Amino acid sequence: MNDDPTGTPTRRAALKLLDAVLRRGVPLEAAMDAACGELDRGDDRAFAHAIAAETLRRLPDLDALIDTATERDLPPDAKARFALRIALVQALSLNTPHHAAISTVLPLLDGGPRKLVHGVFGTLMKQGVALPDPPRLPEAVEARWAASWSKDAVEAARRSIAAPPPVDLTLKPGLDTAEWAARLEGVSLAPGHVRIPAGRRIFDLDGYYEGAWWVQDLAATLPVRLVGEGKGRRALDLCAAPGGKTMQLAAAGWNVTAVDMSEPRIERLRENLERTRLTAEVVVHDAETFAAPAFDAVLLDAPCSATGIFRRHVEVLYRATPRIIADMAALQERLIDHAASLVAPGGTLIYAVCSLEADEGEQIAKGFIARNSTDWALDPVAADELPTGFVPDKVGRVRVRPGAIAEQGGADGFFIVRFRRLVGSSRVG
Ligand SMILES: C[S@@+](CC[C@H](N)C(=O)[O-])C[C@H]1O[C@@H](n2cnc3c(N)ncnc32)[C@H](O)[C@@H]1O
Repeated sequence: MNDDPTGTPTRRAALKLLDAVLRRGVPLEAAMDAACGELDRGDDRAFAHAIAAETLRRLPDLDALIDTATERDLPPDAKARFALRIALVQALSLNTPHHAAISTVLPLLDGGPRKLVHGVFGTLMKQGVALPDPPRLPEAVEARWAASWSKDAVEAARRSIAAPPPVDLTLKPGLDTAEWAARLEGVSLAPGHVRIPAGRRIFDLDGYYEGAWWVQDLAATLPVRLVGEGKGRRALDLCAAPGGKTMQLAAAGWNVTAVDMSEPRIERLRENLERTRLTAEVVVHDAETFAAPAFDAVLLDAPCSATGIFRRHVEVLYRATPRIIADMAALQERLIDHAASLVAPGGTLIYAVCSLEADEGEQIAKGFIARNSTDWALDPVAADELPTGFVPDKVGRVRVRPGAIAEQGGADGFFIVRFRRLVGSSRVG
């Protein structure tokens, strides 16, 4: 290891990160500690992360280039393909000089693969290849989204990963939106919202330590915008951590119970409440079995494939296999039925997912009403309940697709539906 040329340990860490994400389905951030154990310096770790993240963003385009220059098919999980992706992404997207891009990667390989990688890289560099703009998404995702949404949505999704997305902040209530937009040098697209350009250091921004705002994509604020003012009534935030929606509910005057089964994520929720000086009862529990007296409103922000956040975490597009989507949909179906059993007659149930898969959104909503039509009704969302640029679908559900508010910097993919429990309904669960 000590004989490694300078820069090779960083590339080895990048390779480990890609292996964890693509072969083992581990989220990129979660893979960092294990993959970067050899790296002492923060900037080396940051560079390993940057190489891996950029490789993931460019994977279909990098693989297409590799395939044009190899005579025999290189399996997707071959180490030589991983090494080539890392060398190419540096040369073509990260401005690493060509000789450094390849010389730091070759020590990761032995024998035949080393020759192959050297040869393919040299051929492509001689050809003066470039990566296309905008990047392509994985073929299976493009096919699925074209079928569910449209070819235009796929094109918009490609464009939305061409550059890092802006960052949205939700302001604590009582703060003047225009004043804070100016203080943070951002723009506001809705009351209580400020959008700032990508790349600013969050902890350094005005108001962070005072808890004046929290980071939350504008699309992620929509579910709570549709619950209305709490006026001291009781709301349950089911699957609540790290607490973006819990804070919104508390800020809107709800008496909130926040439930999540993940201890580390609940810890972040507690820290967020402390920083913003907002309050909620916090419970670590499995949402499938959580029991309490019925609530006026229940928000289920269900665990999902998370394909809606692909602009920031492009690896979700590789992790969200059809199997994962089907498993998530089965869990969501159980969770929505249990969440419904915790709503008082006349009360509201909001179901939300940051997924761009109809099986986790529209199909869950349809199935819920089909199973519960005597006790529950869809409560259609009106256009004027949503910030400018977002529109309900024709039955009053909210589907935020790629391309929504594109001119203003876009939004995460989301699905939100609101149901009302009929007064006089007696069925529980
Ligand atoms: C989409 S995230 C929630 C985001 C959160 N609502 C917010 O706005 O910050 C889904 C959450 O569901 C939690 N979760 C997954 N399965 C669960 C279960 N069976 N019971 C409780 N929480 C669960 C995860 O720990 C994760 O925090």
